[in-house]
Amino acid sequence: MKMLRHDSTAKSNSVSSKVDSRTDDNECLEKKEDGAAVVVVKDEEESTAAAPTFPDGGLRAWAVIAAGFMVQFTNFGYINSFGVYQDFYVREYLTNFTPSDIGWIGGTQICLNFSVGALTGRYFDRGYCRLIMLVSTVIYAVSLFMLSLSHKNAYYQVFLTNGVGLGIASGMSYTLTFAIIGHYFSRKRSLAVGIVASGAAIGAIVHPIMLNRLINSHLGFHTAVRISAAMNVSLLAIACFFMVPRLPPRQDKFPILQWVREPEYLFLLIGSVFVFIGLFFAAFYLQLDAILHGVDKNLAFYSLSILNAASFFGRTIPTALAPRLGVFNIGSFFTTGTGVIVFFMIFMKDLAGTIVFAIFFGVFSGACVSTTTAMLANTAKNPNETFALSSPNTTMRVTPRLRNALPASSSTVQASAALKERVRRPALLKKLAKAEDLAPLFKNDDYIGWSGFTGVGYPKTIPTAIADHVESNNLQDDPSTKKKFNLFVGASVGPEVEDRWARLDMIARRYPHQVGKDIAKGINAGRIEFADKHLSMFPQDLTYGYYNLKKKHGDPRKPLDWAIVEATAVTEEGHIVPGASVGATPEILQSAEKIIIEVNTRIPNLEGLHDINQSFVPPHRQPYIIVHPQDRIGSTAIPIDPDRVVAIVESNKPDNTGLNAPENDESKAIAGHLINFLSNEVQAGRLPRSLLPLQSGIGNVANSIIGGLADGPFDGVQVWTEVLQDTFIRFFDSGKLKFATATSIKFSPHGFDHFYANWETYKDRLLLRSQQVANSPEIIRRLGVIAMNTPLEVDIYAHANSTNALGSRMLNGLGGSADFLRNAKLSIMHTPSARPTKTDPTGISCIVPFASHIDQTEHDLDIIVTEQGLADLRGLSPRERAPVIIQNCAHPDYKDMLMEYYERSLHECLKRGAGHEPHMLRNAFKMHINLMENGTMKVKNWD
Ligand SMILES: CC(=O)SCCNC(=O)CCNC(=O)[C@H](O)C(C)(C)COP(=O)(O)OP(=O)(O)OC[C@H]1O[C@@H](n2cnc3c(N)ncnc32)[C@H](O)[C@@H]1OP(=O)(O)O
Repeated sequence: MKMLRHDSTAKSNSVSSKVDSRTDDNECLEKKEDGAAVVVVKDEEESTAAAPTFPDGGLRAWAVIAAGFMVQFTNFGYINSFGVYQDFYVREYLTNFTPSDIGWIGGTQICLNFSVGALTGRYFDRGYCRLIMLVSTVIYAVSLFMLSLSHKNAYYQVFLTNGVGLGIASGMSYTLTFAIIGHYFSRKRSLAVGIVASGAAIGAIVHPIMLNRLINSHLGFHTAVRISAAMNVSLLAIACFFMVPRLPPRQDKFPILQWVREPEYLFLLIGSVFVFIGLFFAAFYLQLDAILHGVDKNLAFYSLSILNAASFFGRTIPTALAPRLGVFNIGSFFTTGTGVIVFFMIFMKDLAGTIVFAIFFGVFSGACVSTTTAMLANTAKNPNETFALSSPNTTMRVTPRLRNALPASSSTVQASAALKERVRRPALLKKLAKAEDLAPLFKNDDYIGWSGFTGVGYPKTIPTAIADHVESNNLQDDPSTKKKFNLFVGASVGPEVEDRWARLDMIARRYPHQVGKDIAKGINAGRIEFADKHLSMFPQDLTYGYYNLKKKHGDPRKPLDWAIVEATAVTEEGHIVPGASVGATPEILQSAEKIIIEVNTRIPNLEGLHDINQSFVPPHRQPYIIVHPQDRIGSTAIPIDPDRVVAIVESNKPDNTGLNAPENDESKAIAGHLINFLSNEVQAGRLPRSLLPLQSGIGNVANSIIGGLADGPFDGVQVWTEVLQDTFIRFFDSGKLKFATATSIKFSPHGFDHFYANWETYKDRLLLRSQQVANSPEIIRRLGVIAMNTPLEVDIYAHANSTNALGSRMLNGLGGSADFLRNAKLSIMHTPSARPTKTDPTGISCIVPFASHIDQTEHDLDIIVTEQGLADLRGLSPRERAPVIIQNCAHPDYKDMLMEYYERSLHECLKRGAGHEPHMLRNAFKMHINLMENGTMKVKNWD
């Protein structure tokens, strides 16, 4: 495949052709100490071995999860039971010491549990998993057995064993249990993490009951500790056996300085430290406090288990609500709430008070644990810094920022040689990720913008991965996991993504144009909120914030949460070179909080093909100074803020354009009438010999007209349109098309092959612009465009319906038809005179008494043309128009019927002195009703 690349200078079209090869995939990207990306050629075997695929199940993978569960049960679960020890030490074992002295034991233990992981996580990455597990188990065993040998009031013995020893041992293995999941699971990662994390929750319920029962039985403290040590060490030994990493070791950097330079992350981190300092106070002192207040010991022993069980709900429910209510709102509420509730411990004086406090504190503190980590994750600029710990069924539904310890999948994603060539800003290559790892990041109700226009230049890999994620995890079956997104695209995209999202009921709202059976079905069935908007206005309305008025989450200044855009290259500045469409991509990028770029290395680098200008909102809007179709006013790439790019994904999927609707006799006849009309206009001196810039809509009639012009009498023709279809190639090849500009090239696959193969002959005669410019009323009017589009039906006074069959079934949407028809010098609508139904080959008349929905008004249209003939409406009054339209354009099966309608309407209305645009309202939709009831518009009479 040829690589097409223009100079980035405007108007310069120097092309460097280069064979785009994927054979050097055995090169991989490594990061230098200074952060620059360098290419290292690895041998094929090594490169294949490094390519990560995830088993996502199987005996070995689930054994790892079982091992992780056991580790969490014995370490964090056990630490959460320290309140039992605190109570026993204060009242019986360390009686020479204050409760505060004893509190240091638990405090040290928990501090080490969380902090040691920062170190062991790095060594895990370097391949020392089993060694760390082994050492951790030995330290755990020594510490707990030594505790069982400690003496009463020997504070240092208890501190070293229960505080330091157990803390280090737990901390060493805590992080590994999560990190190792990334070696085995991708799609089911959230489930796996949830299972592992639930080990801690269950441990926190089981251990307090067990310890209390044993310590306070005839066995006493030392034997109780030995029994719990025997159980825990056995579980850890089994876990050691199964905790085997799968992926090769990595030597990642630990960019802590970079993180502390991010103020939002830094402040949140500092805040989180304070949260965690206060969080375990109640858990440590609850049991002791209850007993000191006279609560029956046998009941008080359950207080900690109640707290931990309540914490389970606190960890799951608030984080499940976070996508709707906002993680920061929820986080602030529960953090503040925990702080307030802890003061109520002062009033805890009996059993009822203890239980109520345990439940409230459990729920609120559990929510604190999960939302704090989720909030940290939300500050991640790069999803590689996050790791989903989400499961609807288990203890945690968070995405903590475990930056160092977790195998960030991107670092194992290798950039192909083609990608390295396309992405010329090396820093962005560090954000290389896999689509399936990004998929879980998209939350219900997210506002998402895609690049693309008429099935070209849209993102393919990530939308597919999101659909795969939703489908394979059965997310749509359960209202609590269901994902529906608000989707904004310049126009339509390929059915394999848009129709699939619609089939999976993943689209809540869609603007402003679509094409596809399933999405239309969703709209017409009431599942999808769709609003049709002039394509020139959609991007500006997006930047005005009109579409996010109901959005309650995320950055209020950004209408979209995400922009997912396809690029064929990224420049040194990080600017995006689109594919074969521009559409609303500049405004979508401008409007999004987070950007993901799909760099398509299969499609040639189309740098130089585009003329991109940024959008300014009033009162800063500027005129588009374009007086010829070939005028350039912008740059060759879309500027973006590289800091908002959260990931880059390599894609090699083609645009799914399918075949263009073929020309047929009917469309050729329409084209013939139009060419005659245009020739007459030239002869009459109302048009130059080269005509004026042409706009041509979608569908076979439009395609056919352009094909007809290729064989027609006009030379040096220019085109100012939205979409170029296949027959434009013929028009170019005929030598009669001088220059064409559009917002999208929608050739068939065969058409694209021909186009790219002959790029040299086309490149100086073509330009792609944003839809805001391509459809700009200002430019269309200035250039005197000749606009030609297809309606569903036109009425006898020249109101046209482009969108809603029988007044209510949405087809594709208005598209840009009205942008052009309202402002063109010549506004032409072309349609077959009749369409078939199941029972009648001419069952639908496209000329009707009254259009059942109106998109283009009588004030816009100049010419109506069908295969029957052409109606020139310029300068005609409504009463003059009706007979011309009926006689020249209606199908013979309907001519008399329509004339009778018109004449009877005229008669009736003139009689009442209301005859400007005559109608019999009782009969205005009789043909439509007959179609619904009898499958044909042929009515028997007008009585
Ligand atoms: C991206 C852009 O905007 S490019 C700029 C131009 N854009 C536009 O003009 C957008 C609006 N126009 C369009 O979408 C198309 O031109 C259309 C849909 C109006 C016509 O396209 P065609 O390919 O000629 O339509 P087609 O013959 O396939 O008919 C579409 C459906 O509508 C039905 N239909 C067509 N006319 C009528 C009618 N008058 N009454 C009832 N149903 C009708 C057809 O039976 C068919 O039904 P089906 O989907 O169940 O088979």
